[in-house]
Amino acid sequence: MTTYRLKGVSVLGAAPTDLFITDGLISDKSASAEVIDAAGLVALPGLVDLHTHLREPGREDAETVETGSRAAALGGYTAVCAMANTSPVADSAGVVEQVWRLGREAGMVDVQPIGAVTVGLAGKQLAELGAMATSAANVRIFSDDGFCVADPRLMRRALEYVKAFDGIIAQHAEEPRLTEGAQMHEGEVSTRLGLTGWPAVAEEAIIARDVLLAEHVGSRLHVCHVSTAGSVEVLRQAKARGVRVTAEVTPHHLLLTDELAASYDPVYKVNPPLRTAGDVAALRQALVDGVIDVVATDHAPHAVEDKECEWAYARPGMLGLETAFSIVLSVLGEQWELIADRMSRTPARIAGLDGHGTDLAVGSPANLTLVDPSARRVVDPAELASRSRNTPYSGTTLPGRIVATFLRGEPTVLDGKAVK
Ligand SMILES: NC(=O)N[C@@H](CC(=O)O)C(=O)O
Repeated sequence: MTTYRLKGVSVLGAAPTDLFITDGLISDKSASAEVIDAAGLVALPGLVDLHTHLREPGREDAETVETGSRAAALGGYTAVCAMANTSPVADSAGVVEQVWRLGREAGMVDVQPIGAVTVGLAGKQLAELGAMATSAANVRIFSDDGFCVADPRLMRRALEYVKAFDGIIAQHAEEPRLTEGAQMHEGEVSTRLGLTGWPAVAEEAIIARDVLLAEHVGSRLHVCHVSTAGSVEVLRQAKARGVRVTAEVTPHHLLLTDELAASYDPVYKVNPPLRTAGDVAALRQALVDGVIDVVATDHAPHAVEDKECEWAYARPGMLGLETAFSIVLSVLGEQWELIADRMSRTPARIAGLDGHGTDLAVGSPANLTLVDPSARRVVDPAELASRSRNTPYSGTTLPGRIVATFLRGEPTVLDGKAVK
């Protein structure tokens, strides 16, 4: 194993120092080392994404575990949690083990599979949660993401079931009866455009119900992609009462608004939909306050034919892994402790990913990323490592650049390029 010396690096914004990486661990000195000039660069614990769609098995034309892993490493990630809405659905030990194994073979980030809550994401019958938990993939988070576990009795049973091993149900909060035919956020813009709206209350009603269920059962709930100011208030109250609930926000919900739908460009179609400027402000504040615990990408690659079509027919979702850090940097500024907490430490803790989200102290596993906060880049979809191109930031100049990423002491990205 090569030993590295990160010369003049700033650890989480502290004064420049030299950091060594030896035998997969962070150390304070070494006899001989390959020197990486890290002057002006900031070291952060490797980013951890609780919400990535890798599309394999089933839609390898949109993304594979390998292409998604490369995109993740280039985005500064060392671990991603892979959502279960693949084809076949990751609702059995066999499929979660396949995804886990593909992640190991790709070897660029730790791929931690999420298991489905219900068989085929159909919302009728609990999946084999126990078999997935005891499989080689060691599943701890379960989600029907893409669909809501709408049946309250099933949601209660799922929360009860995972309590035995301190598992988590990650809910896609969307009351389906309130969003039938929905195309975008319900509000002024949807009225003007004549598009069927997805009302904020469809999210807020499910979160309100689920925090009560989680409180009743004493189990862990995680709320995916929170998108409204009202949801933030429900979560704030639940947390104040001590409910075991955590929540995520996506980079796009921290930046973009429903006004973009007026372009009818399906790249802005996403679920939950882009909301209002007031919602964006509330989400930013909640992320700073800690009412929202983490930033998760909801990286949702889609093939060209599923995106470059009429708005109504386009699939919802946008890429996230390769731009998330820049978006968060533009939203939070150089608040390194906060960024490390919301993008690495807390997601690693929620997912139980040992060795990730460390404080980069001597002896910690060397899972880290080096970022250049002063760099600027223009997003060119053709240059992305993802197999898909559906980024909403095409042609946009974004701050910050991922210069290097290390997974257990081995570089996955050097000089801004994937090592393999
Ligand atoms: N977030 C999205 O807009 N899309 C997700 C699933 C979903 O939540 O609809 C996808 O899998 O594409």
